[in-house]
Amino acid sequence: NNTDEKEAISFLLAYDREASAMCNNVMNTQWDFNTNITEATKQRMLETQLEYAKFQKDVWATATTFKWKTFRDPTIRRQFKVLSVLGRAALPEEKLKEIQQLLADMRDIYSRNRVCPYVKPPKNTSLPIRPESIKCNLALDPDLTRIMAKSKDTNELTYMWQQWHEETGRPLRSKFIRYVELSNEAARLNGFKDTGDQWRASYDIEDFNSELEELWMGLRPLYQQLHAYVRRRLHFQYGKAVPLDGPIPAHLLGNMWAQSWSNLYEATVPFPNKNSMDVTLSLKRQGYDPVRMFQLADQFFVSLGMKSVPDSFWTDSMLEKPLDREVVCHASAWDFCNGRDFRIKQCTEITMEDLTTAHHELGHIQYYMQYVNQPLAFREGANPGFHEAIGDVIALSVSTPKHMQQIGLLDSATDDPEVDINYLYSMALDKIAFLPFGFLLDQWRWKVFSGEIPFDQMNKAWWDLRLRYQGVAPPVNRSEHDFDAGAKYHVPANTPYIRYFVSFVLQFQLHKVLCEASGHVGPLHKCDIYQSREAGKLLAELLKLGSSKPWPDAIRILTRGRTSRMDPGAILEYFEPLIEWLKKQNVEEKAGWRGMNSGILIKT
Ligand SMILES: O=C(CCC(O)(O)[C@H](Cc1ccccc1)NC(=O)c1ccccc1)N[C@@H](Cc1ccccc1)C(=O)O
Ligand SMILES: [Zn+2]
Repeated sequence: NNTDEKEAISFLLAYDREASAMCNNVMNTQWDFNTNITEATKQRMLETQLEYAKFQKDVWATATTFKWKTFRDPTIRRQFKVLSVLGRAALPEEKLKEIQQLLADMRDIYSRNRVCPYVKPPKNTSLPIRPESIKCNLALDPDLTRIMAKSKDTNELTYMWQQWHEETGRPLRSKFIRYVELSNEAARLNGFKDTGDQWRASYDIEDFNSELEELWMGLRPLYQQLHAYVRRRLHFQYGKAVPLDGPIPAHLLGNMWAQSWSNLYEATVPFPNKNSMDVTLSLKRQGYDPVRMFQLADQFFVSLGMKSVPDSFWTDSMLEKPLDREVVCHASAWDFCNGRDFRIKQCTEITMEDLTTAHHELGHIQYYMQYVNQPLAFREGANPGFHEAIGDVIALSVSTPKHMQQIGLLDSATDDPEVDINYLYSMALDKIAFLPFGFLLDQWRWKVFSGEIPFDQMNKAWWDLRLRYQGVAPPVNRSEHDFDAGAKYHVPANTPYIRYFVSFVLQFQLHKVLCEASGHVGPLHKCDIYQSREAGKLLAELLKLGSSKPWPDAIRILTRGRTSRMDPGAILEYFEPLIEWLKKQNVEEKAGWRGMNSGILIKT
């Protein structure tokens, strides 16, 4: 066991060079598969992933010969700590091949799934006939997304919801089960109890679960107020389909997973006679195309004195859904590990929702560009929630009526308390509605990894959690033949999800700190840090760290020592005026729903 720290440093430098080259190779073949799904691009990707795994195994074998825990330099120790976790490459070759094939196949099934359009049954019959001429080629992106957002026909909404959940979830169920077994085997080979244990380790918090539960309990009252108000409005619209003391049917919330309710804005806005917040119309009227939407986001970072994307970003990204091939439409931001190639893949529609996503994705790119000089081992977010928060923080400034008016997407931003409530309400339909979903998805997945949820009770457990935390219920009966969690991208994509719950708390903390740095005075929800070099300097300082410091240190730097933990105070402060208003509206409501505290999970 090598105690030579100088030799260890040259080992790390050699690793950085070689790993960057290998990583670039893998990213290119993964990009080719994600932007052109064929058997050939799938095989090519699997080959390079296998090569990379072999390389990682060699590196791991050498790295673990060093007595790195005794090294003096904390940065060297921290790099070795990262290299000492091998991940999936710890599996024997046959099982490694199997799990990588499963992941590629699940991504393929999810992305290429197509469903049939809803056909209204003719007047006097009940069975919807299926004319042969109808082509069943509706895709989640953009077709089903648009229908779930716009349709007012509850039969069509039920049909599309059921089609997507069954055509996607069912074929994935058996593959997901086998992936869980193999993933847990790899986790145990890395010294973890199971995959959930390995994923939670990224947050380096002793009892992460109880910290999350505490955060949720602090935010649940906000969600209950919004849920009660929206439920009342939907009850007006749909009648007894929406009971006033129960869960809301999941297909009526404007989104396939009921995770964001912003498409309900027009139908439920508190003061409808005030000017609309929905800038989708302006985007279309002003001839915005995807490139211009991303330029808007890039310009915001430049206005802060931060980095602009390289020219290659505009030539090599995929900012629209191509017509001639199958792609993975779910948005993502890519770092090609060579310090200059950064891309986004997004099937961008001209909507406010996709403008927000564009900012979210560019936040990832800005992080990549800021920590470019860190060693490869530290080119991550301070924790995964940080990486998800950056773009959303910028979007908090961009979406203010004042900023929207400044860039010509809103005609006026009058200083009127009712406009204020409308604005806060539109933000709550995204940010507060999301909280329980962001919280529950990995509560479910960690329990599947640990075996607390047996494979033959996955769907019941999913809907217990959806009822308990989100207060939503499926529009039609479910069984264990269904695999409804699999109908959400991140489950077949093996992408952790608690990072978004963490991000939704963190982004308001960041927003508050940057607003103070920009000299903002007044309510937090009116802050726009546009063109503030002070805010930009502070944010860049955070991003340059990558994951080189424990994330509580990053928060301490950001808040100039005020705190080092996730703190829901900022999101509560931001929405305070709305919550007061909602409480008055809900005074006769029974906030909450049957099953809110029950739905106790199956104890095996
Ligand atoms: O999934 C996303 C956006 C995609 C992404 O940017 O988070 C993307 C997801 C992904 C795709 C492929 C492989 C892994 C993860 N993440 C990244 O592109 C990414 C992740 C980590 C570091 C850098 C980039 N948002 C979540 C949650 C969310 C976030 C913000 C607003 C609304 C909703 C969702 O849609 O349910
Ligand atoms: Zn993201």
